Amino acid sequence: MIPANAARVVWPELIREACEQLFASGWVLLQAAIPPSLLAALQQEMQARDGAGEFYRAGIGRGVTHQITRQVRGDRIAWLEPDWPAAAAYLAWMAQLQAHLNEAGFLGLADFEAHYAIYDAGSFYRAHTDQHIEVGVPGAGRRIVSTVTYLNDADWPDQAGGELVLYPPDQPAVRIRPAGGSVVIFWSDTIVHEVLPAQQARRSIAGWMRTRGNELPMS
Ligand SMILES: O=C(O)CCC(=O)C(=O)O
Ligand SMILES: [Fe+2]
Repeated sequence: MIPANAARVVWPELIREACEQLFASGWVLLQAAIPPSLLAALQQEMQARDGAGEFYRAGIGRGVTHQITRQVRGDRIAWLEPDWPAAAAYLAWMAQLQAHLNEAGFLGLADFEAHYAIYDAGSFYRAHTDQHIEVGVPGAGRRIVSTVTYLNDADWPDQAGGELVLYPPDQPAVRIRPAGGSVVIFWSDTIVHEVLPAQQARRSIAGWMRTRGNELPMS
């Protein structure tokens, strides 16, 4: 885990450390990593977009009924658009991480897709991995690296639930409080994870770095 004073470390340095930990453990938590001004802009943009009615119930795949989806995940989402100012700043910020991952690990990451997510009180996301192969969608790419940035207050209380639990193979489970400004990065294919029921509104940006085609990265 990279400690809470991380915000004082410049992002490129933080990225280097984060990549090392990701390659070693399959996951990394960066506490208080988002610059406060960017965090505030993202929080405001999310609130405005939600106020404008642009969030909708997340799905889990084609042909799955609404009722089944609700038993798996309860968040409401809005995909980041490059012409939303705070979203654009966030995408630029994450592009630096993606570039470094490509340099350090030859991952061939070509795209980054991300959505704002709101888990209203009582919502959760059952255990899953993030890599699904989109059958019959040529060149759809694969999710390789998952990222989650929390947009809550910095002090998320224990009794508020809503922890992200990671189940890395051959390691004990990891419980992560969704404290505002923290960023979690993990492999999309191997790390099973879940969001425990939140007792209060829980806000985040979930994002995925993808290869362009259906090819797997060199190993
Ligand atoms: O919000 C989180 O902590 C994780 C969300 C997640 O697993 C997903 O959107 O796929
Ligand atoms: Fe996930």
